Amino acid sequence: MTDWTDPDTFAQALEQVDTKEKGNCFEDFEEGDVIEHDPGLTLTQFGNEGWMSQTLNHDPAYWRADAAAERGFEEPPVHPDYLTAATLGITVEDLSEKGGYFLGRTDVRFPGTPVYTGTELHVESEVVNRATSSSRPEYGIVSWRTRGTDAETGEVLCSYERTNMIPRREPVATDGGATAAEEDEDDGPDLPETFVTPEGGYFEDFVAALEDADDENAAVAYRHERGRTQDDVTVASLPLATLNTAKQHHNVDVMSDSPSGNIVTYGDVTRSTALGHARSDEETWREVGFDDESFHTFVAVGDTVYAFTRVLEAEDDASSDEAGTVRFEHIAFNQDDEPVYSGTRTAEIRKRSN
Ligand SMILES: C/C(=C\C(=O)SCCNC(=O)CCNC(=O)[C@H](O)C(C)(C)COP(=O)(O)OP(=O)(O)OC[C@H]1O[C@@H](n2cnc3c(N)ncnc32)[C@H](O)[C@@H]1OP(=O)(O)O)C(=O)O
Repeated sequence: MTDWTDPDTFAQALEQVDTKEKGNCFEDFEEGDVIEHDPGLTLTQFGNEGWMSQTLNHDPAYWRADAAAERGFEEPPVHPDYLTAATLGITVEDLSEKGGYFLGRTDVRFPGTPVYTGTELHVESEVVNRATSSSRPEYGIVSWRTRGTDAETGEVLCSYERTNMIPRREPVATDGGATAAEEDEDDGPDLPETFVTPEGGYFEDFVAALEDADDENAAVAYRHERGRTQDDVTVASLPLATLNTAKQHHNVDVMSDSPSGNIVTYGDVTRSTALGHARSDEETWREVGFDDESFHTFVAVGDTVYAFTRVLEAEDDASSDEAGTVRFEHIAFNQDDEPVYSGTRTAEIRKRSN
């Protein structure tokens, strides 16, 4: 009788059987397709606190009832970064499990926030664009508009447009894209002479710093001291906790033969960690939205995520008299000072006077 566990027999069996594949290739997406993501996910206190603690998002309003009440929340709400990551995590099985990389995202908004734990998320995505990659023949580039709604009320809680590199079934001929040398043909960095750091983290501090910078060739820009070295929890556990099945985060065997050569941190973990560092130096009131997010290079176990902030503008037009609106550019960078993520963020920042 055949012993199927005999190593030679088993190796031959593995070679001859079909693999039941997971995920979709570039060719499977058509513009206008709407995909409803199953199974959905209930936003739990455990998931929320796990996410916030590991990404150093320690704003007390998301941890303590008294601090939540003081900020106008009924109870500590679900953190917008966890909500965003969970809304994306659920989609991976249908959209990107085949193995593409998360390149960027824009128009991230939270029309239904605050959201409280116990809310069941229902998520669906529409294919809004698919394009050939001119530099990587084995990939295409697909964008989807995704909406995460409260499964009970239908209210939209989080929405965004995201772009991934998605493997093709068949590579196509490309023009090879622009070479790095061609792209670098500029006149070098064009930075201001002076960098202004706000004195504190209140709205008035950002306004004052922008006024100071306005008088000279200056920018309001600074780095945050904290760093977070990536480990098994941030690279594999946090994405799995959002039902993100991307092999990039948990299958070292497959990823050894990929552009990154290793498992990499979920983009939402990198970005939330950098935002956590930035928020630790400000008095956040509410998150409004994020735009023009890009993931520039891989982050892997052992890499350390730091953050840099540039303050772009400040307006006294927030939803509450207690705060003003500030637009930031945040750049996450690694231990070699390479940018790994960048994006703009609009947030309401508490006023000192109240
Ligand atoms: C979720 C989830 C997965 C993840 O979270 S993966 C972790 C987060 N993402 C990353 O770590 C990726 C970091 N990026 C890179 O390492 C490089 O961008 C990459 C993927 C190696 C590609 O590098 P290349 O140097 O080959 O090329 P480019 O960066 O210039 O980009 C390739 C093409 O994509 C176009 N593109 C880039 N960013 C965007 C964007 N934000 N929106 C639209 N298109 C973008 C770029 O123009 C290039 O196009 P070509 O036609 O010139 O090829 C999950 O599974 O979902």
